[in-house]
Amino acid sequence: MTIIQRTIPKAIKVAGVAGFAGLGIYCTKQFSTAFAESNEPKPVFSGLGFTTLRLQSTKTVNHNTKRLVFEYPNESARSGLTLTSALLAITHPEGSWLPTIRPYTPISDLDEPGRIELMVKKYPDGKASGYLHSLKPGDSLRFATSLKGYQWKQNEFSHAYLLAGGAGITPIYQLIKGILKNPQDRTKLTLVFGVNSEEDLLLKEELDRYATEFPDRFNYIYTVSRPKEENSPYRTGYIDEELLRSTFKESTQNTKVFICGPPAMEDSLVGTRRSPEGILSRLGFSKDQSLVYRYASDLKSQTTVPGTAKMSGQTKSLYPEPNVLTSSLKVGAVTGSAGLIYGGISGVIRSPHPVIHSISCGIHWFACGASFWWLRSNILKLHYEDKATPKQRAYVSALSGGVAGGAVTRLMGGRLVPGLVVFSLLGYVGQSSYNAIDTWQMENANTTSKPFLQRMADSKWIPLKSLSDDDYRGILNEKVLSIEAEIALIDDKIGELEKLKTSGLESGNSDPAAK
Ligand SMILES: Cc1cc2nc3c(=O)[nH]c(=O)nc-3n(C[C@H](O)[C@H](O)[C@H](O)COP(=O)(O)OP(=O)(O)OC[C@H]3O[C@@H](n4cnc5c(N)ncnc54)[C@H](O)[C@@H]3O)c2cc1C
Repeated sequence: MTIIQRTIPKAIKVAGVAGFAGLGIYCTKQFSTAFAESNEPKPVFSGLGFTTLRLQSTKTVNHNTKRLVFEYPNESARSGLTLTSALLAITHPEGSWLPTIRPYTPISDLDEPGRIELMVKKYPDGKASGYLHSLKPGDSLRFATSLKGYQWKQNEFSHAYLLAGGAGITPIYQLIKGILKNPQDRTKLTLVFGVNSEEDLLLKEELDRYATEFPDRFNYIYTVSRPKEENSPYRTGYIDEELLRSTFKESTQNTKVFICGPPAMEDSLVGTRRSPEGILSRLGFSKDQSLVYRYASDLKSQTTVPGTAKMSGQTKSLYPEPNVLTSSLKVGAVTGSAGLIYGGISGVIRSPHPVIHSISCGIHWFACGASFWWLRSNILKLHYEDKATPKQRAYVSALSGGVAGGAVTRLMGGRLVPGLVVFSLLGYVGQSSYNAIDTWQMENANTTSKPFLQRMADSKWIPLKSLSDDDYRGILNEKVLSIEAEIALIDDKIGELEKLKTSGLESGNSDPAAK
């Protein structure tokens, strides 16, 4: 037993060391074959593995943002990153046992030799951002592999609209820089940049310069929600529907919208699962025409973030309306299948011909379901223009249920009045229950919206913890890092032992001589 206990951790360590050694050899081999023939140094972030870079300089941009320039070991080396990419920085926040890994988007030219620049906004209590802000020139930072974002192809679109909020400007700026520096790329760019106050207009100098240098290809609008200056030269307000309507002057054909900002801004622009109609859909953009850089993907529950677009009122959807006939047939299919099952079971119990009973029941329920839905949808659409209140919906469901159920029951040889009463009651109760659940869900939308299984797993009575993919990835990364740390410790110990051995040998050698 004790042997097993001792050998297992050792085996894991050996496997870890062997794994890393293998990984190291693999990476080295990859790099050396690729660059053996050319004189160019290997790209800094190509392949797998970690890269440690020295911080060359820092620059405070405003009250919460810093620019950090890291130098490559070889001054003519390039990043090897493609448009668009981010880097995973491994930070060691104070008081934290485990490293924290967060992505950051380079803002320097991705092909620039010798250096790479990040711009980091510090969040209150932010682990990684706080650590990065505490770094001094000369300190080093380790990066895990790079993360590929949307891979830009030149001239894929005639116009790209770029909507950035606060620190979400970094991936958008990387795009602007990469597109404009390519003489073969003719894509026009319009940036809408929303911030809290004038001092949050990050990279303003660079953006102004691009607008002067490329007047036909790049223009921008800055919008400041809480200007500090009395006569602020910028538009005041959020990125809202009115602003975007006046910005999107051209047709939406062959255009793409790139978005990066806090969650509330993203939600208002592209909608949410609960309320799928966002500003962009109302302005005629289809879902696949917009791309969101999930900059703050870990902030699912955050609903309001300062300096972002506000949720604006709902207007008519520009998405194709669901076809009433198709949806009625779908409802009919569901109720018909339920009827088949119910008819089958009750037929076995009550009828000498269970199959016929089941089919008859299936047809009856299909006809009831489909005609109920068709009637209900048309009344809601034509009479109430899809703006019925929950109460009106319940009345319409009762009416449609009664008419459809009564008529179908009569047609199938049953009695009209019981069919009418039963199905109108079913329609009313069904719709009222739906309304009640919907209201409850909306009330809880901004509080806890964890799925039932997750709540079970989070319960103090269950000895399990639910993990998202990100949590799991984080744990694996942390494990890899702790193995790496152990390897470093073992390396140190080996070094010490070797030193001891050499000094022992030397003293052993010198002793006889001394004698
Ligand atoms: C692909 C990608 C690229 C990114 N590039 C950059 C970049 O170039 N520059 C940059 O500064 N950041 C960038 N980020 C965000 C960055 O990775 C971190 O999420 C951010 O620095 C906060 O990490 P933290 O450990 O300091 O905060 P945490 O310790 O995780 O959180 C601390 C507090 O800050 C809040 N918070 C964290 N992130 C945000 C946010 N984005 N908006 C509002 N509140 C927040 C949290 O809710 C929490 O209350 C990028 C994110 C992604 C996914």
